[in-house]
Amino acid sequence: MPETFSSVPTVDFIKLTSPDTKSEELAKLRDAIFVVGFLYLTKTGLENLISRTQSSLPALFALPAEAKQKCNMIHSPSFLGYTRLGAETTAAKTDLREQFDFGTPGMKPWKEEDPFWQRLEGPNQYPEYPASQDMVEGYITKIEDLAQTFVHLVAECLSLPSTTFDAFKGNMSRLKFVKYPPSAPDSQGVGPHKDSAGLFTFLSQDDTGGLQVLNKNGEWIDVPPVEGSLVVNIQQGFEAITGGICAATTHRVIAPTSKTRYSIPFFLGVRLDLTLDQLKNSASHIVQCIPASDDNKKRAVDVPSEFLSPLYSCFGEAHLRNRILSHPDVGRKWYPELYAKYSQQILK
Ligand SMILES: O=C(O)CCC(=O)C(=O)O
Ligand SMILES: [Fe+2]
Repeated sequence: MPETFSSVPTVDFIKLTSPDTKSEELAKLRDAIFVVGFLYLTKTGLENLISRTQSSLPALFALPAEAKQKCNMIHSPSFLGYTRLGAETTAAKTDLREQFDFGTPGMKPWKEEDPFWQRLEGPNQYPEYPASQDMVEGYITKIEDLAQTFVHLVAECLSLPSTTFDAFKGNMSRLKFVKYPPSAPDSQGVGPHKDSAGLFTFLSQDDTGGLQVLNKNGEWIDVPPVEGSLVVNIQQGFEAITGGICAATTHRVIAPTSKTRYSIPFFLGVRLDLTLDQLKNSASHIVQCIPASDDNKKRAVDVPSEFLSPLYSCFGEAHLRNRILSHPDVGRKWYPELYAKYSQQILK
């Protein structure tokens, strides 16, 4: 039986950054990265920001339907904006959630001569809710900072120079506000998936529960709420950079039954232009430095990684494929040919 896990470990950010405790905490981080691919990050210093943001979500989602419609994702070839309940698909099933997607502001406008996948980086659509732009931009600035420091610490825990992964960072990260309304027992909040926007995810969940992660024996392990923590997981970009050694972890949310659940995932972006071939060269020194793991982290039951598939020309195309199939209405409107092509393909 491969080495696996039955609970998600906790790593203390203050200990990771304090000279007296750093090496012990880096060892914990290393285990969390190699064995689990999921961890609680506590004492991040963002607790007040997170709780302030969480507390404004009920009113934001209570906006009238017309206000949400105005910033609907259907208007955005960058897949940014509002998604109504029932418009999103994961693992070929409808997800029971509503959400607002945002990106790092200030992306340069897409032009005809740019690669087609570059269009993923674009302008936000802000809802007409007081100071929503300030709230989103403030949150992104602070959490990008934390994420950057975290990536440096991950490099250190793998015995690599702290800036090893800097060259892989993308222009645009993504932030979502998500609402899961009460639903019938065992409904799909979001189906089994590996995050595909970048390197690592930093998720704030409220006190409802329902998040689960798949271990290597194919068992779903609960990730119960821990107040003030961020749940951090490996995305497909980091998996690809580490030659699959640090695997993206499959997770899902079981919809709540008696109360609404809110969450705020932040997806640290990866460079979209990287091809698998370039990656083989640029990442080979990284892969050599990382001790090989027991079984390449293949789970007994799993979903495939677009980023490791030779079907896609680069990370940008792999991510675009994921967006098009997750938001088929937006995909059909802006990328009809790609929608037709990707929906035929079977990913292994
Ligand atoms: O809402 C959550 O807790 C997780 C959401 C998630 O996994 C995602 O949107 O990628
Ligand atoms: Fe996810």
